[in-house]
Amino acid sequence: MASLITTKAMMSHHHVLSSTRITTHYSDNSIGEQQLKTKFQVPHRFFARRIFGVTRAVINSPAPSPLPEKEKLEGERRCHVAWTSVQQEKWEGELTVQGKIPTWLNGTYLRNGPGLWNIGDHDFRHLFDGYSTLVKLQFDGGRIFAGHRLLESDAYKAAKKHNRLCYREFSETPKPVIINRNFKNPFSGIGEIVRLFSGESLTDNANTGVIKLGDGRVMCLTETQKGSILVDHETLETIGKFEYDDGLSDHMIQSAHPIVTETEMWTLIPDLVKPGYRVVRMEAGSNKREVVGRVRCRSGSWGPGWVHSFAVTENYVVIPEMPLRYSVKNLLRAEPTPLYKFEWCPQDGAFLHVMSKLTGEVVASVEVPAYVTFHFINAYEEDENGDGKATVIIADCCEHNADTRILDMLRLHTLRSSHGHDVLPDARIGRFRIPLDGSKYGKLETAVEAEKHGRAMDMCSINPLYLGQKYRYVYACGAKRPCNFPNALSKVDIVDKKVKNWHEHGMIPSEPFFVPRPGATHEDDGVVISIVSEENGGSFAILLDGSSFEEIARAKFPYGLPYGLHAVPC
Ligand SMILES: CC1=C(/C=C/C(C)=C/C=C/C(C)=C/C=C/C=C(C)/C=C/C=O)C(C)(C)CCC1
Ligand SMILES: [Fe+2]
Repeated sequence: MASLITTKAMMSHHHVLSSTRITTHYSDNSIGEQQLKTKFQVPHRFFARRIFGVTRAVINSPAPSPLPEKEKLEGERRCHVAWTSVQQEKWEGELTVQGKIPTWLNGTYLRNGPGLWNIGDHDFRHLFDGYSTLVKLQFDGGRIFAGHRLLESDAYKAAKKHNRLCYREFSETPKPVIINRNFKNPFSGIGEIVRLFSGESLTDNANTGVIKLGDGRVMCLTETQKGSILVDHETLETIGKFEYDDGLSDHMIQSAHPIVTETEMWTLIPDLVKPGYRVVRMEAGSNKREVVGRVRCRSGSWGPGWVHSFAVTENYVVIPEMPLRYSVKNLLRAEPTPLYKFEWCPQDGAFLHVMSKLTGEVVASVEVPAYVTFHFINAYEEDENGDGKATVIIADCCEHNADTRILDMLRLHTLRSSHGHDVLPDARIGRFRIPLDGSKYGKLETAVEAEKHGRAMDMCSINPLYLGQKYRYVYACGAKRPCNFPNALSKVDIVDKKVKNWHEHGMIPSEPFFVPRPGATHEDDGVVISIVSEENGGSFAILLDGSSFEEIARAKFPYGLPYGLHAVPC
C-alpha cells in the first residue's frame, strides 16, 4: 500500500517517486494525509477486460528521430513539442514505468487530438486544423504498452496523395490549383457554395473527440458529421466511416461530444438553415439516430450558437445557445476571419434550453448572461421542495468569461511564439441555474474562485458514474501563471471550493482523465491519467491519485508527443 502526502502550503516543493526529479505541487487546501487504497481488485465497468496476455512479446518500433534542422518547417522550429507535428505516422512499444500502476487498472486509454499541422510546404494556422492523431496507453498488470497513429481520414489521405490541403479544415481552405487554363481543382472556385452546403468540401478529419459506443465500437469525431470514423482501439487502425442510417446526415454539423452510456448515445445536430438544434438519440448497436425533439433558437441572429458540447441530467438534455454563432458568410470565406466560421452576437442574447428526454418537449428556455464555453462539465436536477420533483437544473461548464479571445490564442503562431508569457485569457467554472418554473431568466455564477486554479479552466473530466447526477469533483487543466496555455492539472472540489494543482515547470499536460477504481465508494477514489508534453522535447504519461492528486506513476515515451484533446477508456 502506498502512502502519499498532500502538500499543505502553497508553492511547497517535494520529491515524488524519484529522487532525481522535483515535482512542484501547489495547493490551497489542507485535506491532509491520504491513503492510496489498492486492495480491492473488483473488475471495473470500463477497465475490467484484460487486453492481452503479459507474455505477449512487444517489439518497440524505432522511435521517431528528430528531423534534420534544414527539413524542419520554419513555423515549428524550436517551439514547444506540444505544438510540433508528430515525426512519423505510427509507433508502438512498451514504456518503462516509474512508480506503481494500480493492479486494477487494465485496459486501454485512447486519446484523440490534432497531431500533424503541415502538409507539403503548407503550415496550418490553428491548433484545431491538425490531422487526427490517436495515442494509446494499454495498461496490463502494471505494464504500459503505448503507441500513436494518424487517423486515415479522407482529408489526411488526400493531403498525403496530393501533397497539399484538399478539404476545408477549421481555419484552412484549400487554395485553387489551376491544372490548365480551363480546369480548376474540384475544391475551389465556382460551385464552392453548392459544395459547402452539400458538405463535399468539408473535412472528415475526426481530430476532436473519441467515444466508445455501448456495443463496443470506438468512434473518432469532429464537428462535421462525415468526420465520424471507426477505429480499432488496439491497433489504432482506421476501420472506416461510421455510416448513419437515418437521413440526418444532410445537416453536416454535429456536436463533437455526444453523451454515451452503455445503452444509448445522445447528441445535438445544429440546423444552419432554420436556426435551431435537433436533439437525437441512438440505441447501442444501432446506426440510426431518432429525433427526440427540436429547439428553435431564441435570438434573431442568422445562425445557431456554436455547440461543441452540451450536458444531460437524468431526465433532461441541456442545450446551449451561445452568442458565439455560426456565420454563413464566414463559413463561405476562404480566408479566416478573427472568429473563423463564427461571429460574436451578444446583443442577440445568450440562452439555455432544457428538453425532456422522454417527450422531446422543451420544458425551459432561459436567457442568461453572455458566455463562451466549449466544454460542459456535468449537469443535474435539484429538488428544492423535497417532493421528488426537479425545480432547478444546475449545469456546469468551463467558461471563458464571455471572451472569445481564447479562439485566437489557440492559433499555432501565438502558441509557438508566446511560451512563458502570461497571455492566456482567464477562465472559470461557470455554474448555470436554470429554473423549471417558467421563469424567463437563468443565472450564471463562478462556482469556485478562479484564482485557485490559476484562472485557466478547460479540458475537464468527472467520475463517469456521476454523469447527470449531483457531483463534487471536477478534473481539468488549470494554470500556474505566467503561461500562454493551461500548464497545470487541477482537481476542483466544487462543494468545499478547494483546489489541488499539479504542475511542473515547462510541461503541458493534456486533459486529466478520471478512471474510478472498481468497487470505490468515494467519488474521487480512482486515478487520473494525462499525457504531458515536455519543454525539452519529450513526453510522458502520468498517473495521479484521484483523491490526494499526488503522482503515483509516470512512463516516458521515447519521443515527444504533441498536445492532444480528449480520451476514452476502452
Ligand atoms: C472543419 C469545420 C468545423 C470544425 C470545427 C472543429 C474541428 C472544432 C473543434 C473544436 C475544439 C477542438 C474545441 C476545443 C476547445 C478547447 C479549448 C477552448 C481549450 C482551451 C484551453 O484553455 C466547423 C467550424 C464546425 C465548421 C466548418 C468546418
Ligand atoms: Fe472538445
